[in-house]
Amino acid sequence: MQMLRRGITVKTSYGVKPEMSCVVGAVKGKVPVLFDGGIRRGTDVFKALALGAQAVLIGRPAVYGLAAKGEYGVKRVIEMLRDELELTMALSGCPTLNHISRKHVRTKHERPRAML
Ligand SMILES: Cc1cc2nc3c(=O)[nH]c(=O)nc-3n(C[C@H](O)[C@H](O)[C@H](O)COP(=O)(O)O)c2cc1C
Repeated sequence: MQMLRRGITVKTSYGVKPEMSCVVGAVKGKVPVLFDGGIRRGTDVFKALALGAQAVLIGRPAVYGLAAKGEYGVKRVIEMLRDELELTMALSGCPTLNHISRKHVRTKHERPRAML
């Protein structure tokens, strides 16, 4: 976790973690919380936003796009993430980003036993 002058970055190396909602709960909306690390798909963006992040940061996917196709590759990576996020929102009944909420994600412990 990095404390910035105007916000907090929750940084992991392996994807969205439910613990992020603890950080969001602790800051009580006083500063923005950004999620960084392991965002690879639009569903990862959706999960981070559902757990309370105001935004996500991407590192390696942009670098991979750059290495593969230069500027066009970086644009495509961002387009793919956006398309996947929009599809996930549509499938979850969220017409806007503001509709994404904590009720849209379940942690391992919140799963009904019948689904195990
Ligand atoms: C090429 C490159 C340079 C980076 N430089 C820094 C840096 O100077 N300081 C830093 O805190 N993190 C740096 N990072 C880490 C990213 O900010 C980010 O936390 C990390 O890449 C995890 O996100 P990812 O899983 O999307 O790659 C760098 C990452 C990459 C790929």
